[in-house]
Amino acid sequence: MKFTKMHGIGNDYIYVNCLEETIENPSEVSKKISDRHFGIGSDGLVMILPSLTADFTMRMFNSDGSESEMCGNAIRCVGKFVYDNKLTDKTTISIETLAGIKILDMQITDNKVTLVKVDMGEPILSPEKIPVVSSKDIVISQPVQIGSDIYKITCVSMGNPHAVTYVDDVINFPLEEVGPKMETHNIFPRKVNAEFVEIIDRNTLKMRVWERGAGETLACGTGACAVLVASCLNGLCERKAVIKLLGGDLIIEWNENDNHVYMTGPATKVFDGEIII
Ligand SMILES: N[C@@H](CCC[C@H](N)C(=O)O)C(=O)O
Repeated sequence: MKFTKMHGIGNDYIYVNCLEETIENPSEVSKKISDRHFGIGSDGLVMILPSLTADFTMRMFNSDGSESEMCGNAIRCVGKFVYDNKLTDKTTISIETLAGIKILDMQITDNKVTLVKVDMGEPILSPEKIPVVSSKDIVISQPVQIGSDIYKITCVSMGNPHAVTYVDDVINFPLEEVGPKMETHNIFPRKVNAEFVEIIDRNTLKMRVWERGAGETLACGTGACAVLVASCLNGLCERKAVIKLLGGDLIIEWNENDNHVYMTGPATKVFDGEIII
């Protein structure tokens, strides 16, 4: 199987052109190739497929083999993959995902995509659609008990579920301990991606993420979008802000006019390879 390893600010996936390659069991393949000791090493697998309704389809699998509806860092890399490999000559393309069709605007330097702005669509706030168990119409600062501690979560779906919590010192926060307990808490019927955020100022937020199905990663694009929306809902930031993640920065805007969230960030190729699966 031919593949390309790419990353979006350190959130790395193995990308396969499934217009040419066939993957019989993507869940198993994702687990195998993601292994950082016995595989290629990645946060998961991304398949690029044809679409009847958009220019391409993206399917994304976490390193534990579970499929996610959407991946913000991966979709920017898919844009770079299809443009740089001349599968399209358009700089604005549509990509079908399990969370709907997303539109990408790609910035080109020396015939290669460097920066991608993605229309991530409208954030979903209703608890039953996220999904999260709650008696409220919107989950803002809802207390959740983990061990003897109470965490106040704000929940947003960007097609996939996120729970955002504010902390004083995100770098020293015990993510390895709290992250998996939040991910699998019984109020989340389909588990959750858990973001922990330190407010730097009204235009700058610093976050770490414990991803559903992958553990701590260096960045999460949908997570950064969820953090911006959650922070607006909590009155903590402006509608446009820089989100600082371990692997780099994303610019996220929640547009007042169309209610859509826009994510801008880089996409980077690491290397091409071939593996027997
Ligand atoms: N890293 C991603 C999100 C990947 C999927 C997530 N772990 C889930 O299961 O929903 C991003 O950049 O958005």
